[in-house]
Amino acid sequence: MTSQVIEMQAGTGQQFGGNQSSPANREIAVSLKNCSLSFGEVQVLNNVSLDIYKNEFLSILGPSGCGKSTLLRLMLELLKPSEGGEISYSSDKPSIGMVFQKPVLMPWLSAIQNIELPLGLGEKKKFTKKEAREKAEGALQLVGLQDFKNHFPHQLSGGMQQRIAIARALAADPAVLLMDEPFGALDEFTREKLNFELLRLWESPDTSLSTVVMVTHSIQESVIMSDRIVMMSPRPAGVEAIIPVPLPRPREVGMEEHPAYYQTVKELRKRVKHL
Ligand SMILES: Nc1ncnc2c1ncn2[C@@H]1O[C@H](COP(=O)(O)OP(=O)(O)OP(=O)(O)O)[C@@H](O)[C@H]1O
Repeated sequence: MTSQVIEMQAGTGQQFGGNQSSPANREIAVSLKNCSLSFGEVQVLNNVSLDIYKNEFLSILGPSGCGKSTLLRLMLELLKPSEGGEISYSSDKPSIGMVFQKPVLMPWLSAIQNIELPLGLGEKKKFTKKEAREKAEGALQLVGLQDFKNHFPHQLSGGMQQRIAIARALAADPAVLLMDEPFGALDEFTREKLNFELLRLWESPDTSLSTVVMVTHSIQESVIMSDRIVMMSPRPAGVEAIIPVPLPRPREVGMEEHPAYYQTVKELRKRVKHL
């Protein structure tokens, strides 16, 4: 299936979402051009081209198994596109953080040790022990878990564990945060709370975070959080459509009442039906 990219924003006069001042002066953070990828005989991605901007919150929606996680792994350079495909980054190559659906914490390490762990890894250690501790403490504070720093994962709720995973990613000061269904395993109440917490962190001047790319299965979550939503087609996946979310920021509880929310959800539902 050849996917046709529909940038609804172009020519519609719709208000551009959230953090951008105007579409014309957006700076690219990550750019994928003609990226295809196969695992053996199975083609997963088909000619994906996508520009992701600085100061943007972008969500990726698509059918199960279409290749959304694979797309994130390409951006993280864990995978390479097949010949002809290209991934480029802003000139000041952004540091990229990653949060997975499951928090993947080391059970024998405390909350703060889990956050410090990746900061001390790698051949070129970026941080001294003291710096790593300071960074980890700062990140714990950002997610409001400073009082739980010596707790072990089994002593924390699912939502708290995921906040530790987010703190772990933020501790390395990423400019771009890739999130693979980060709230998918949480109950509705915790999920909504963490949605708004993440938006607060993204908007906060206390983090270096500029761009968030979030894979989600929830249409509602994608609309309440994003500036744009990328709808992927079934495998081999291409970009089916890019839908802007003309909701004002800051996003708040109760914005589901906004006509733009309702319209965008309706548009996405219609598109999902036709995939
Ligand atoms: N390392 C791998 N080796 C072989 N096949 C793989 C590998 N990783 C992913 N796949 C296959 O690629 C396809 C896309 O997987 P991917 O996890 O990217 O999809 P997804 O859209 O994120 O799925 P879901 O929404 O269910 O999480 C699937 O058919 C999967 O089986």
